[in-house]
Parts: sequence; C-alpha cells; structure tokens
Amino acid sequence: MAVTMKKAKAGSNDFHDGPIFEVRNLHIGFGDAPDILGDVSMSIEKGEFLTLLGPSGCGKTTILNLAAGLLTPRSGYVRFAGKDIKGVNTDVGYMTQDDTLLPWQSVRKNVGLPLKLRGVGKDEIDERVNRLLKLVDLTHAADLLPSQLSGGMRRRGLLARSMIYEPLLLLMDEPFAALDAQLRHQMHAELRETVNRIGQTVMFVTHDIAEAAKLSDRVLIVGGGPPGGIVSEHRLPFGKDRDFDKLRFSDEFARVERELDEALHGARKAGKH
Ligand SMILES: Nc1ncnc2c1ncn2[C@@H]1O[C@H](COP(=O)(O)OP(=O)(O)OP(=O)(O)O)[C@@H](O)[C@H]1O
Repeated sequence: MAVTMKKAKAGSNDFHDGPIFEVRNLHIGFGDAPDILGDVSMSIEKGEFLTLLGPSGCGKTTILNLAAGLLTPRSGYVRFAGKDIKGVNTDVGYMTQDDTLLPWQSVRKNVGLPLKLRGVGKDEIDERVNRLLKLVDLTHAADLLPSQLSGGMRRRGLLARSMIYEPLLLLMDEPFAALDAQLRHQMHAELRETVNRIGQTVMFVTHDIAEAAKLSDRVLIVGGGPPGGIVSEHRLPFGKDRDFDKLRFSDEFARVERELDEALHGARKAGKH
C-alpha cells in the first residue's frame, strides 16, 4: 500500500540537516536530589530508529520527557532540530503503554482529536485522519468505538494519534509492554514497516532486549550511577527492511541479543538499579 505523508510542517524545522535531537554534557535531576543522569551526550539522526535500553529507574523516560519539553536540565547543551526547546515541544509525538483512547469517541475522532484541540479546520482534519488511518491499516475501523477494537487495533489507533501532527520525532515509551508475546511480535513488524514507509524518526524506550534488537537501527544502553549515563552504543546490522520472521531465528540476531544482554548486565552491575 503506497501511502505518502506530507513532509515537515510549513514554518517549522523543515530545512534542518543536523541531528533531530542532541544533548551534550547533560545533567538532570529533580528537586534537591542528586542528578539522575550526569554528563550524558547523545543524538538522533533524521530517519533513525534509536532505542534507549536500560534497567528500571535509570532515566530513560527522563530523556524522552526532556525531548518533549516537559523537563529542563540542570546543565548541558540541548537542541531539537538545531534550536532550543522552549516549553512543551509540539514537534514530537508521544506514545506510552497507557491506553488513552477516549471510549465514547470513534477511532476517527480519537485520531483527529489533537488537531481539533489545536483548532485545525474540519476538512484538513478529515484529510489527515484518513491518511493516518490508511497508514496504520485502520480505515475499515474508522467509525468503531475503542471497545469494538482488538488490543492490536487499539495500539494502531494510538500510534496514528501520536503521529497525526507529522512529528519530527516520535517518542515511544514501552508502547507494547501490556501486550501478549504474539501481538507484540506483530506490532513490532507493523511499527517498523510504518516508520520505514514515511521515514519517521523514532526514539524508543524499553527494558526488553529482544524488542530492542528487533526494532532498532542503534541501541544506547542507559544505566550506571547514580548519576547514570550512556554506558554503551550498539549499531545493529539488520538494515531497515529486515524480515522479522527470519530475523528472530537467525544466528546474527542471537549474537546481537547476547551483546545487548552483556552490556545491560554491565550497566546493572555498575549502578544500583
Ligand atoms: N517528576 C519526578 N520527580 C522526582 N523524581 C522523578 C521524577 N520523574 C522521575 N523521577 C525519578 O528519576 C529516576 C528515573 O526515572 P525514569 O522514569 O526516567 O526511569 P526509567 O528508566 O524510564 O524507568 P522505567 O523503566 O521503570 O520506566 C527514577 O528514580 C524516578 O523515581
């Protein structure tokens, strides 16, 4: 199915060629407590699928929240598409594991809601919602209520809603954690296909090694400390058009899983997580 998405929005960051999100020597913490993350440097390139993998409580969500403009660092260089982040960053989409579809509204209305709240006109909402529903293969379910959808369809609805702004960066915080293994596998393949099709840049958070190995172009292990940091970086050799069914039984995949497992184990030992 050939679906095209409009490129970046007029007047925003269309012509920025550098990293979408970049931090250097970042220190961040809460209240009077010591830094959660210290001296973190990382970046994500356009079109990249980057995963932050680390133990619980090490600061992965904190990095997503920083990109979303929900937190400010104590110190360090932070840029989004080459600019400072001022307040809530509306150039990101954010998907978590929570099912936040409104139960009394159709799929179509749920997906279009962020645009309606922004005062976008009905015709434009209809056009963009139709495009997104097609992208996530939910056109046939547009007029159903969330309670009439399967778990996977609801995830696809949430994905469509978090992409409706055509965000420069899609933030995903353990979006499939609540699904059973079979459905997760299916969602992994669908997500990768969807983001490949439109060149979407993704920053994904998980503590699941297999999920990180399957989905990512690059994995950063977060941990150590406190304060924690980026412990290691792993470029995965599978290419964008990976075949998920072949990949997961291959020797190369087993090797990458082992590499990530060892790195994660090292991060756990280095920190108190
Ligand atoms: N608003 C806040 N106020 C105080 N402490 C916070 C706040 N948000 C996060 N923290 C603390 O910062 C640390 C990192 O939290 P964060 O949610 O980023 O970790 P995480 O790696 O995403 O964990 P998990 O995998 O369990 O979701 C934790 O110790 C958490 O308790």
